[in-house]
Amino acid sequence: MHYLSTRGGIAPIGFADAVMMGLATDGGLLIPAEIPEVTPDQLRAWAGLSFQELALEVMTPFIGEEIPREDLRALIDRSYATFAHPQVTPLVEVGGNRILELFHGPTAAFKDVALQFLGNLFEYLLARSGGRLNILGATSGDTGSAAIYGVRGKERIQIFILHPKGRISPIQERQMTSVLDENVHNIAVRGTFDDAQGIVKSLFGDLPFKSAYSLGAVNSINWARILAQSVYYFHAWARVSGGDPERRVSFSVPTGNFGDVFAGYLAKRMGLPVERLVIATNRNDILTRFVRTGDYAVGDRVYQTLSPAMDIQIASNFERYLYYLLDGDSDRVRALFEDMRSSGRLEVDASHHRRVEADFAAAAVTDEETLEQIRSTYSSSGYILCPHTAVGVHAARGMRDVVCLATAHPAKFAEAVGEAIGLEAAQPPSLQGLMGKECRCIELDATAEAVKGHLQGALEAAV
Ligand SMILES: Cc1ncc(COP(=O)(O)O)c(C=O)c1O
Ligand SMILES: N[C@@H](CCOP(=O)(O)O)C(=O)O
Repeated sequence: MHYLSTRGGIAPIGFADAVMMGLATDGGLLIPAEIPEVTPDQLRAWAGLSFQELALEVMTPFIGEEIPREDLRALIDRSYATFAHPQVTPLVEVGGNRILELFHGPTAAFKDVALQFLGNLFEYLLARSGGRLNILGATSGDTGSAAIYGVRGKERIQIFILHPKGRISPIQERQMTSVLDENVHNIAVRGTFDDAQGIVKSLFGDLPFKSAYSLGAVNSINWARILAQSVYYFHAWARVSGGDPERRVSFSVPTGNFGDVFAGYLAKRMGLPVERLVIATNRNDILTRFVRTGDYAVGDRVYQTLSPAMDIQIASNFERYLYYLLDGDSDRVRALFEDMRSSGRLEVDASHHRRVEADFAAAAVTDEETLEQIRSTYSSSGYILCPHTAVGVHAARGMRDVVCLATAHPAKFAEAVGEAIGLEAAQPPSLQGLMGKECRCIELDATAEAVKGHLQGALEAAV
């Protein structure tokens, strides 16, 4: 399989190079040259597979011969051995809703599903090439800890994670800053997640710097993230349908950076019988407005909400969707992102907008509705939703045959849960005792220059 850029500016590269490149060197996002198709017979056969076996089948066509099958199997097995549930991503029934629990990994959020795998994949590829990697990532709370956990202590890798100071939950912050391994560097930037992500993209766009310092990506700009996340859509569909290819299932996806719902879109394009993908946003509703109007317009500010990991305006993976929506017309994608850069908005025409409406439903959920959803689910079933999951469950009200993605453990968001139901969710062992631990984190202005200077200093000191 070869990989191309959404903006058409790179020669085709293989899977390993795509994983290492992260963001395409022309500023676009990497996508596979073609999307492999799954047949109804495969869907039937895959329905009996474990999560790990399914991951092997779903990922193989995207990787081809670049990683021998037995090596890939070992990578997958090692990555999911740290999950606390034998099914990895179990599907549970809660008061008439189907909840796909994606938070049984070591940092209690869905990011673990891809990032434990990506950490091991980086290690494997670097051991083979003899290279080194300096990861630069941005987080609104969950990617950071999952990525840090995935690479902590690994030889050949340093990781620098930017988080928006004061805009993530106290537990999320501690999950990152209490990791004291020498290869882990936490940076609180004085700004929003969008600022942090903008800095990451701008430093990846500084090609001499990227190449001199071997920068790599853990955010969902990295294709391996999308690929690994698409596996749980297949897994959940199989649990609901029993492998019947005629049975269509919808998914409600709490959405911020558009990576998770894009992984569902990929699964659908591969042939998974998906009825609707629901984009569930909080007050930061740029994606909901896009689905409703065809106009992708950045608002005047990023609102702080009770679902802070989704406090995002500029959704990275939106560019991948746009590429497919425009049938692979990379000139048009590039032109639209030029519009975006100059005016803060881009628009698709009426016929493309109709296709968007066919691909997605969307709803923006307020903090009041989020609290009400946590409350009502708890009072009807005793089950505690995290605020992000509550956004997804609320957005899916009244829908049939829908799976709601539970993206984080409720104990990560004690404040919102406490406000809703007056008690805290019991912490899984991975979150216990964090608040008393020693921490390490530096603070910087939210500028590319400040972060670049810090990285240069830290990496030169490490040589
Ligand atoms: C708990 C949680 N839910 C939902 C999201 C949104 O997912 P995505 O950014 O892939 O749209 C995030 C952050 O990404 C998150 O951390
Ligand atoms: N909510 C995310 C934001 C980054 O998203 P990613 O999927 O692109 O890594 C987070 O928790 O950091």
